[in-house]
Amino acid sequence: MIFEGQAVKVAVDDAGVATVTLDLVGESVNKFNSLTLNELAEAVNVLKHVDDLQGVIFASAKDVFVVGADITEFTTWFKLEDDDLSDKLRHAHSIFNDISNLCCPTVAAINGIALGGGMELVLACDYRVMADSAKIGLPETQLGIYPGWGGTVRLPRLIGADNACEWICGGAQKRSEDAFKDGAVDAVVPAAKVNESARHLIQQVLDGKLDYHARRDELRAPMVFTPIEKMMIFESVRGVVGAKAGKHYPAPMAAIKTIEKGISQDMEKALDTEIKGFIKLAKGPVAKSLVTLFLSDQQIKKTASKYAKNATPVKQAAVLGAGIMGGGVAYQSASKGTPIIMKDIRPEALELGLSEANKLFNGQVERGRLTTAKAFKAMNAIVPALSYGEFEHVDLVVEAVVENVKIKKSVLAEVESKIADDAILTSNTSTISITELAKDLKRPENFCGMHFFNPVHRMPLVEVIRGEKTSDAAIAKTVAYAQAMGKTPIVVNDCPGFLVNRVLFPYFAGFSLMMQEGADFQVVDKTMEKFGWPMGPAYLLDVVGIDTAYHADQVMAEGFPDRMKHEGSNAVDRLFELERFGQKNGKGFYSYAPDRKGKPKKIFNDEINALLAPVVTSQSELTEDDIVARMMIPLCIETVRCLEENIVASAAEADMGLIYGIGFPPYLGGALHYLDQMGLQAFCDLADKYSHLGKLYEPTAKMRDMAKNNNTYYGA
Ligand SMILES: NC(=O)c1ccc[n+]([C@@H]2O[C@H](COP(=O)([O-])OP(=O)(O)OC[C@H]3O[C@@H](n4cnc5c(N)ncnc54)[C@H](O)[C@@H]3O)[C@@H](O)[C@H]2O)c1
Repeated sequence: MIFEGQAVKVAVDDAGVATVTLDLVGESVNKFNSLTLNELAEAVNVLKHVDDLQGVIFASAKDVFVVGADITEFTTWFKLEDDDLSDKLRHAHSIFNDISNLCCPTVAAINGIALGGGMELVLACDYRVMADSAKIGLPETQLGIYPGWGGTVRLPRLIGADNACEWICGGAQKRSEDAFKDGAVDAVVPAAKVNESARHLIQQVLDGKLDYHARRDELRAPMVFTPIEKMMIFESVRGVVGAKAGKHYPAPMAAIKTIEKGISQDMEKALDTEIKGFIKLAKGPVAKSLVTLFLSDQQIKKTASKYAKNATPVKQAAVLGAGIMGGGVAYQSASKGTPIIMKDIRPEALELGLSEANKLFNGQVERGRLTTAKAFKAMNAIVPALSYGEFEHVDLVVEAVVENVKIKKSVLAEVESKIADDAILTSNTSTISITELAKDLKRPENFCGMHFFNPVHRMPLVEVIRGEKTSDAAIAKTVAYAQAMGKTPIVVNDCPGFLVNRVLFPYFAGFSLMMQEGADFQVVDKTMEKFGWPMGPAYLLDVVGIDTAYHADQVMAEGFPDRMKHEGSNAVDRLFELERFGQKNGKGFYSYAPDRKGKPKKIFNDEINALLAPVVTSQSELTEDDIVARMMIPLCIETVRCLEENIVASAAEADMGLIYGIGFPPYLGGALHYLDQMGLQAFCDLADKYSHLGKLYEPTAKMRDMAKNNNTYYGA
């Protein structure tokens, strides 16, 4: 051993071939934290002074190669002054440059995942051997930045500018066959053969069969394009990427600009270009939001695992109701391997639930994600039922019948008498208090909320709601089941609407108030979509269901009369009265007709304005800024209330709940992160401009205190 650190070790064999092994102590994966980077620098320095070195292999002792830079260190990095951040990046560049300048051939033996900084190390080597099971890529744009350790310079030189733009802007993890096809790796072998194959490549160089000098020269030189070629490549890439990324996510377009400039520069200048663009992104608000979200996601997953630690897994589940939600729960459970009984009182509902699940399984087969045999097995794991026959063997039940307190209470009491004493009973209610629903149960300790989002197979969030009498064991089992279904559970305390709907309904209330002032809902939708929401509020209400929203609104008004009760009839009440229930019956704010694929397509129909006319009580001129403020202020204040009242335990959980549950724009990082970035004082000043609209627009006393003291929800 010629170097032995805590993350990097170097040994040289009798033939003079060194192996640099990455093996970060105390961690299950290798990542480029400061320790690893510094040790790699030392190791390379040692290698520079080895006499008669014949070749160097970069390998990993773990299942992964390197998962990337240590994102927990990003926040500190991004806070550095520009010059200091530039020095840090230059330091990393100097290490990778040293590797690519070593006096002998170098090979990366990619046994497992190599992403971000790990991929940039791979790119600094002369050759790359990849395990057939491994994946490689540069996912930095997903965090609002782009590769900063030479990736934007080396990748285009290796695989061509157009491919590199696709790899970097898309941020995908590439499978070995795609990586080989694009020329990113020289060989693909089984994982167990990666090191041996890397050694073989070095032997080929030593035998004069491969010329690594020629390869280095080629990859260092500026790339040669005619202006027309360059224009054709970059104009088309810009068109595709720009349309996909949208104006709120600047990193992909910045990456294209850097690549375009860098390919015509020599290596040193191109690396400088990369640094300049990187600093601009790293210092911007979007990188801050997206990095915070990444860290929050890790935090909530860890928290969930703690909750579920002592739970025995759910082996057999059941769902009551085969409607939109019940059918979705059954599909998701079966597709992730937990068999489930789906009970309804109407045979036609069961048929519909099964056929919807079947459609989803077929889609998976068509996309090559599932074999026909596996889809068939999963489909058979959904057992339709009209009676409680097998319920005594069930570990957990999800109740997903209509949103009506009386019906829910009676169904819950009935099913409780059919299941084992230790079975867990949960409700997928959207708004009704769990403590209230538990009132007539014999074992309220075994009952909690398990709130899925629509469509269940797509939306990552499950709110697990703790009622007054819910036991830790019930929470543990429900969290474990949500995880087994591939979902991200967040445990919240009980109140009407819990976290997500409690925050969503004030947002809808903001919309209804504007409708009363004569706003055009199409303009409001377009404005909010431009602001970053996946759909505007009118369209969202149609998707949720006007009837569902109407009933939920009543529960919310009863729970929080001081701010959620409204006088007179609003737009949702009016549509409910007209039985325009939204997408489900083809008419709501918009009308719906099936498109070529049979999915409901939204159509604007003039008649709606006349139908909504009775709810308009005044006429206001609303600018885009007014619309955004009037929608966002009530949502943000209600999120703060949920945190202040301990409905949700942390800012990270609140923000992730909104992002995973209702598609809050990720570039803003969630409601509380948005408040931090705007500054609480600026937010309170803005809210005060709209104080005439009522209590939903009134910041809490604690918010004002925090604003005075310059406090934030995420700390410094
Ligand atoms: N639709 C959404 O977007 C959404 C999102 C989250 C939560 N939820 C909640 O999920 C629940 C179900 O909503 P949905 O949209 O699936 O409703 P839905 O009307 O599509 O389905 C309800 C189903 O329950 C069945 N049912 C009624 N009484 C029953 C009983 N005693 N036993 C078994 N089945 C019975 C009905 O036949 C129907 O098939 C509600 O509490 C709702 O608030 C809905």
